[in-house]
Amino acid sequence: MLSNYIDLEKGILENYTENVIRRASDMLNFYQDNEALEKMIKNGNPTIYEVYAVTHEGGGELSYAITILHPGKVGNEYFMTKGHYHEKRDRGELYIGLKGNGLLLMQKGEEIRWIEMERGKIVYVPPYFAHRSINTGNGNFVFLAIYPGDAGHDYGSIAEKGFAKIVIEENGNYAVKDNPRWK
Ligand SMILES: O=P(O)(O)OC[C@H]1O[C@H](O)[C@H](O)[C@@H](O)[C@@H]1O
Ligand SMILES: [Fe+2]
Repeated sequence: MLSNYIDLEKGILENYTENVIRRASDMLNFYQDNEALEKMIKNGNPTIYEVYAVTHEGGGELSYAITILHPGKVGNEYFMTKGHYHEKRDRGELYIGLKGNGLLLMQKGEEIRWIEMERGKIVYVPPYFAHRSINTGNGNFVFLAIYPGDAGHDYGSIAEKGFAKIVIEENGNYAVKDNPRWK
């Protein structure tokens, strides 16, 4: 498919080839406060985020995805994506903010960075960096990501240890803190 449309107001991608809905129950152990997560699962198991992608899996090809990250918190930790490394570690990615406010957390070994995202902002995720998005706003945080078709998703080490930093709400603002479970 050579062309497509996205509804920029709602963040809805037409003609997607793959989609994933991640609910609270798909995020077990990703947040600090497991009790708060369990409670949330019992009280309706809300959607944390939705991904709509057009994929082209060959080397040299490009895939793209819209992520709609809903607003909310588990305990004091903002809703976030699982986060991943690329299976092929030397593949980068481009993120373009479409709606709402968030952070893009990137980590390579001990090196960790976070960049604020908003509509119109472009962020480059260089090769070798794991990446996770966090919704620090009150509405949906929507972004477009473009990545090599053969990049692949590696969730393993992030699912086990998380990132070195967590993003929590503190006095009405976001704060980036050391992850007590790191290492
Ligand atoms: O895959 P997650 O870490 O849950 O992140 C959600 C999604 O974010 C971006 O849209 C990436 O381009 C997708 O490849 C990824 O699936
Ligand atoms: Fe990625």
